[in-house]
Amino acid sequence: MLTFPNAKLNLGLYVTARRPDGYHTLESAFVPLPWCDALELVPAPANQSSSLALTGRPIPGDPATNLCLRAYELLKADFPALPPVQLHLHKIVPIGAGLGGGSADAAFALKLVNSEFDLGLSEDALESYARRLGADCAFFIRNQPVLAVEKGDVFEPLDLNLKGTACAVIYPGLHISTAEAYGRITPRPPQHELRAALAQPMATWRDTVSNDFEEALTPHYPVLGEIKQLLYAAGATYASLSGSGSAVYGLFSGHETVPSLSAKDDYLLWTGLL
Ligand SMILES: C[C@@](CO)(OP(=O)(O)O)[C@H](O)COP(=O)(O)OP(=O)(O)OC[C@H]1O[C@@H](n2ccc(N)nc2=O)[C@H](O)[C@@H]1O
Ligand SMILES: Nc1ncnc2c1ncn2[C@@H]1O[C@H](COP(=O)(O)OP(=O)(O)O)[C@@H](O)[C@H]1O
Repeated sequence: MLTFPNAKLNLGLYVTARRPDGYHTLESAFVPLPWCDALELVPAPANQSSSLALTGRPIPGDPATNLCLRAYELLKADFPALPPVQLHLHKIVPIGAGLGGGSADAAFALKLVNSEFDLGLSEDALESYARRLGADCAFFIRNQPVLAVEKGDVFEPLDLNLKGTACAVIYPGLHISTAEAYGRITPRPPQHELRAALAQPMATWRDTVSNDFEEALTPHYPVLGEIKQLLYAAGATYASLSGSGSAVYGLFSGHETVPSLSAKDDYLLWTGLL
């Protein structure tokens, strides 16, 4: 069975408090971004152990700790009769980009195992497993626009339809670890009421929808500000850092395609429709 784990974008992100467990409370809109990896699962012979083949973009860290295998092992602990599996991940979405690529792989691995072996787990149950693998992992179970609160793992419905909006995402090749990014933040109340701001026309978002990581990280990584300016100069209606970076995206309201961009050759560029 083959699936295509997609990335996500954050529309606005406010880090509002530090929690006793060391995590942070946040408020952010998550929307699916159709920039995808490919993840395949094939049952393995019973006498073999589970394995993960990796191709495409290199992933830092020991493959044994890859989130795809950790997702399988989490389910195996509760369903000991699960046969071993051969997983193959072809990595395309950049890592440490604020696009949630690793979390998506983990969530899609949970969904794959559930479907392939008819475990009968509901979406609520899959979300509970996903929360144990990463804060934003549960988003990718239902994979619909939501307002994320608490650790970014509790979701409220959000009436936001960006389907068909032209979008450009630029990744400058800078791996910013999520933990480092949170370490640079001083929590504070939201600058605007996010749900109300997103209900207004996209042209107003430039003044009302912001990402706290952008303010905290841009002084250390000026390239983030340069890319945002490049997107606005190309006609973006709204541009922002996604998550904890370093990918910066632009949304082009009313455009059927993204205008040509003069991004540097060594930047990674994705363009398409949401
Ligand atoms: C910042 C966000 C915004 O959508 O996305 P990314 O930029 O990573 O895509 C998320 O909060 C990232 O969630 P996720 O990447 O799943 O985080 P985890 O793996 O659970 O945690 C990595 C580290 O980030 C910090 N962390 C994460 C989530 C949170 N609400 N508070 C935190 O302080 C902790 O230091 C934690 O050890
Ligand atoms: N399948 C995976 N894809 C990407 N990263 C993974 C994966 N499994 C584990 N990781 C680890 O998760 C870290 C960040 O993952 P990712 O979700 O891509 O970050 P971000 O959301 O900040 O872009 C990486 O440093 C990597 O070591």
